[in-house]
Amino acid sequence: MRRRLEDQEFPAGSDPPSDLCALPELTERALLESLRARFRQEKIYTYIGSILIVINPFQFLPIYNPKYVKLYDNHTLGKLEPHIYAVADVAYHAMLQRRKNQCIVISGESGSGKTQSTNFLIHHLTALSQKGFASGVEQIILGAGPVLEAFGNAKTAHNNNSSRFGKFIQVNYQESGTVRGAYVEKYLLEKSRLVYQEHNER
Ligand SMILES: Nc1ncnc2c1ncn2[C@@H]1O[C@H](COP(=O)(O)OP(=O)(O)OP(=O)(O)O)[C@@H](O)[C@H]1O
Repeated sequence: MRRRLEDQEFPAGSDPPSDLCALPELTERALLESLRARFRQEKIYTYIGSILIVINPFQFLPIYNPKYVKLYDNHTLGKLEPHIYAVADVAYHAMLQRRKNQCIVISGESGSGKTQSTNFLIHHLTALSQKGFASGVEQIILGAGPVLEAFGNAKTAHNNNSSRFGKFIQVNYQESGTVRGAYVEKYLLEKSRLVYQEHNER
């Protein structure tokens, strides 16, 4: 079996599955090989069932424009290439259909792209609700970010603009599905940074 997996390294040109549940073997090696092969093709998003894995590309990719907002509007998860917009879309439509609150948890190590992913999610959630593109509400919600960052972000060894606090963002909708506003709650601010930082931090 081990031999088979070693042979299975994805050569350039072959396509690993977009949902890792489709792998014949769910070993750490097979998972990492698949993610690496997809990343080489600039596919930073991969599903494991309904979980979305993101690998930070540290470069701009042209996959967040209005064309993509439209593409991922009201589709079934897994029908299209994995994308952060797909996750936002599923949550939005599940909320409308089931009339129940939806929750998306974003986690990862420092510098992995959590803040950036949050911004993409909010962008898509508000764009869906406006049935168009960027709206005033989106700008107001995203505009709160830099203000909070001015108080709670700092340079660390892993990230020049690292959030030193957690955020719980609640986006509120009217029954029609239009965004009404948002509420941001901060938690676990790293207060110790005020009096002590490592030599390459601030
Ligand atoms: N999808 C993406 N496309 C392009 N660049 C990205 C993407 N996600 C993250 N980045 C880059 O990685 C940097 C770090 O990302 P971000 O600040 O979102 O990480 P984080 O997980 O919130 O970090 P921390 O936990 O330290 O706050 C960003 O400033 C951006 O340059």
